[in-house]
Amino acid sequence: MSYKAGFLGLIGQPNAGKSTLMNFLVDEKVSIVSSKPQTTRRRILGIWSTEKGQVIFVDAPGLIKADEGLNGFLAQEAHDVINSSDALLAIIAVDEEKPENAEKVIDLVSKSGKPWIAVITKTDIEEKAHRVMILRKMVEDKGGKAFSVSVKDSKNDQEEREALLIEFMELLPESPAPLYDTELFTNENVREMAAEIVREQCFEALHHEIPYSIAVRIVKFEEDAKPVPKIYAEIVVSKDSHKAIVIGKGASVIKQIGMEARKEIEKLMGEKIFLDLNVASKPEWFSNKRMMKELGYVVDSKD
Ligand SMILES: Nc1nc2c(ncn2[C@@H]2O[C@H](COP(=O)(O)OP(=O)(O)OP(=O)(O)O)[C@@H](O)[C@H]2O)c(=O)[nH]1
Repeated sequence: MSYKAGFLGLIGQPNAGKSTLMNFLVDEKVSIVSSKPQTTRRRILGIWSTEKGQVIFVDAPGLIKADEGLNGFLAQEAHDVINSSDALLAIIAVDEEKPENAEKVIDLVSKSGKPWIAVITKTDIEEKAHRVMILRKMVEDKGGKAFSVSVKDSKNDQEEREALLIEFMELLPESPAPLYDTELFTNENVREMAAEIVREQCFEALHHEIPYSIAVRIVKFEEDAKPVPKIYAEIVVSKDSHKAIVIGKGASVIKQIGMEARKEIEKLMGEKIFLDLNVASKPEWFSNKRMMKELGYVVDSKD
C-alpha cells in the first residue's frame, strides 16, 4: 500500500465536539475544550503518524456567520479550512438542536468537491440516541458515509480509535513522505499551548459573555529558569469592568484559573512550572486589527 499524507479539516457547528474528537484521535490534548460554544479560535493541527501515512487534522472554529471583528475572523478561518484541506470530516453532534444546522454542515462539505466522511458525535447522550439514524440518513442522502462515536465511551478503546484513523487516512492523497516530523503531534509550540490552556481555564471559571472577549498572551517564557521554568501570562479583557471579575473577591477567581492552568501546563511539559497571571484591559481589542494581530489573531496578510 502506498504512503498517504494530508490535511483533514474538521468542519462543524460550534460545540459539535470537534476539538474533543481531534484530541481523542491524536491521543494528546492538542486543542482546548469547553462546554461553551465557540472556544476554538485559531486553526490547530493535530498530527497522527504511522508507517503507512500521516493524518494532519485541522481543528477549525465552528461555522458562524459574521464579517467583522473576532467573529469575522472565526468565520473566515472555518471557510479557509474547507478550501485548504485535502479532505474533510463533517462533525455533527446528536444534540444539535436544529436539523438545518446539521444539514448545512453536510451540504457545505459534500459540495466542496473533496473526499469526505461524516462523524456523528456524542452518541452516549441517551435521550438523543434516536437522532443517530436520522443524521446517518441525511449523510447517506448526500452520498456520504457516516461513523458514529462517543469520545466519552471510547476513551480507552484504542481499537476503535485506530479503525477510525485508518478510514480517515484513506481519504488523503498519496505522498512521497510525511509532511511533518513524525515525532510531532501538533504544530503548536509549548508557548502557544500554554496560552490556550490559560484561556480554557478562563472559560471554566467565568460565565456569561466574559470568556468570549478574553485573549491570553504569554509575556515571558523562561524555559531555563531555576528551579523551575517560569511563565508570565497576561489575560486581556475587553472592558475595564471585566478586570475585577476576572480577579475575583480576594483574587479568588484568578487564583483558581492559575492553579488549574498550572496543573495542565505541567502535564503538557512533564515538569513543575511557575505560572504568573496578570489581567490587562485593552478596551474592545477585538474591534482593533492591530491589537488582534498582537494577540495572535491575524486578520489580513496585507496589513
Ligand atoms: N457527552 C459527550 N459530550 C461530548 C463528547 N464530545 C464532546 N463533548 C462535549 O461537547 C462540548 C463541546 O466540545 P468541543 O470539543 O469544545 O467542541 P468544538 O466543536 O470544538 O467547539 P467550538 O470550539 O465551539 O467549535 C464539551 O463540553 C465536550 O466535553 C462526547 O462524545 N460525549
